[in-house]
Amino acid sequence: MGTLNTIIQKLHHGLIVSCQALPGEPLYGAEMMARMAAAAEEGGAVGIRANGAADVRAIKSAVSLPVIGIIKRDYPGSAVYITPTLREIEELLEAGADMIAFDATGQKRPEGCTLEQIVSFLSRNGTASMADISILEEAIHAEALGVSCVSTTLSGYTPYSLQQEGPNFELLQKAVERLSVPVIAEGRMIEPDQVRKAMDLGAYAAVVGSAITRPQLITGRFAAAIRRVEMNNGNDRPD
Ligand SMILES: CC(=O)N[C@H](C=O)[C@@H](O)[C@H](O)[C@H](O)COP(=O)(O)O
Repeated sequence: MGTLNTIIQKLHHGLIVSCQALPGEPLYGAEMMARMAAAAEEGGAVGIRANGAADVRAIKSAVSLPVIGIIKRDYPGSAVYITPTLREIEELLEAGADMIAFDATGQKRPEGCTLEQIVSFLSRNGTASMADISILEEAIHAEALGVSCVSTTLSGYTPYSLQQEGPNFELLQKAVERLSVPVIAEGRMIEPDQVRKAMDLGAYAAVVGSAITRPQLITGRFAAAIRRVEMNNGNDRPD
C-alpha cells in the first residue's frame, strides 16, 4: 500500500507524457518510445504513460519516472481496447509497470472479463490503478470499485460521451467535485494553457500525448495553418 501511495504522490500536480506509437506510425517501436520518454523526463515530466509490454520495459530502463502501462488490444466484438482483460494486466505487471490503466467505461469487455475483476485483481496485488472513463457515472462507479485514480481519457471515444475536438473540462470539473480519488485530466490537450486550466479546475495531474509525442500530427497542425492562410489569400493549392 505504501508503494502505491508513493507512486500516486509522485504524479501530483505534474505532467504525465503519453509516449505511444501504434504499428504503422512513423515512430513505432520500443526503442523510439524510450527516447521519447527520456526527452519527456528531461523536459520535466513526472510520469510516462505507455502502450505495450515491450514499450513499458524499454521505457523503464531509460527513465527513472513511474510508468503507467496500458495494452491496446482489439478483441472481435468488443469496443473495449485499453487493457481489456486480465491477460493484458499480467503482461504489464511482468513488464514492470508501476501503475496500470484500463478502460473503465460501461461497455462490455471481451472474454467474459469484468471491470470488477480487473480492479479487485489490481488492489489484491497492491498495484496502483487508473480508470479511463468517458462520463461522470463511470467515474463514480470506478471510485466505488476501489480504483486509485480516474482519468478522463475516453471522453469522446464512447458513442454516448460528449463528442468534441477539445478537452472535456466540464467532465473534469464535475469529477473533481464529486470524487475523493485523484482525477487526472487526459485527452485532446494541445496547448500549455489547457493543462494550466485543467490544474485550475482541480486536476491532480495532466496527461498529454499526441501534442508532444506524435510529430506527424504536430506537423499536420502547422501545415494546416499555412494552408488556411493560403486559402484566405486566394492561393488555393492544387493538392
Ligand atoms: C482514446 C485513447 O485511445 N487514448 C489513448 C490512451 O492511452 C492515447 O491514444 C492518447 O494519446 C492518450 O490518451 C493521450 O491523449 P492525447 O493524445 O489526446 O493527448
